[in-house]
Amino acid sequence: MKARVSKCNNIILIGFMGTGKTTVGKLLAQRIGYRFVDTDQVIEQEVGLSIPEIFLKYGEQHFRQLEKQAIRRILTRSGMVLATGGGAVMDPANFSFLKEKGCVIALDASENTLWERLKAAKDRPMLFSDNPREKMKSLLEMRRPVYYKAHFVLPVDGKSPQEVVDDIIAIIKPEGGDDHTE
Ligand SMILES: Nc1ncnc2c1ncn2[C@@H]1O[C@H](COP(=O)(O)OP(=O)(O)O)[C@@H](O)[C@H]1O
Ligand SMILES: O=C(O)C1=C[C@@H](OP(=O)(O)O)[C@@H](O)[C@H](O)C1
Ligand SMILES: [Mg+2]
Repeated sequence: MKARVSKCNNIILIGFMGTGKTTVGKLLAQRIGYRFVDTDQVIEQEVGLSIPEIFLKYGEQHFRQLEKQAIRRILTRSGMVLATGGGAVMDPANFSFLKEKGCVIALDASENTLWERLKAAKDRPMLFSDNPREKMKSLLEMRRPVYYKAHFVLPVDGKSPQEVVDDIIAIIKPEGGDDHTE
């Protein structure tokens, strides 16, 4: 019988923009042989527009509806690493659905780390503002307590993406360490 990769049917990454959900999720999926899915990429393919274009053309509320539908459609299977968008779990129904469907891991980074990663980004419409740094700070203050309701919270400051993957594997592997990724 094949060794179980993990006690988690699905591994679901949540956290603020720039914490590395997309980057780490891809690497993690490769390492453990799970399928990688990113809610933003699914939405972009479905609509045929980039995330900033969707915000511009249809507005945030419409994006949130697409995100909610995408999450429910994606999580009908297991064996998946799912990277969510940073706003997905602000909807409590989304958050409880995700917690039912897999192990929810919040990547957690300091404001300074996030700003270093996001200050040059042109693809985060939630930060389009005269003062993106302030916008980031206030969103982060509002959202962080929600992220902390994940099954696990993983600090990522000062860690490479591969180190974050190692930490996640340590969190999710089955009791007794029966993990065929090593
Ligand atoms: N552990 C890390 N160390 C350094 N840079 C990182 C790390 N994780 C992600 N990044 C960089 O930060 C930016 C945002 O990463 P991304 O994976 O898109 O985050 P998210 O999906 O959470 O918004 C990208 O430029 C990515 O290369
Ligand atoms: O935090 C948010 O509200 C958003 C985060 C983005 O995803 P990342 O967290 O992967 O950047 C993307 O879903 C959209 O721009 C909205
Ligand atoms: Mg992402």
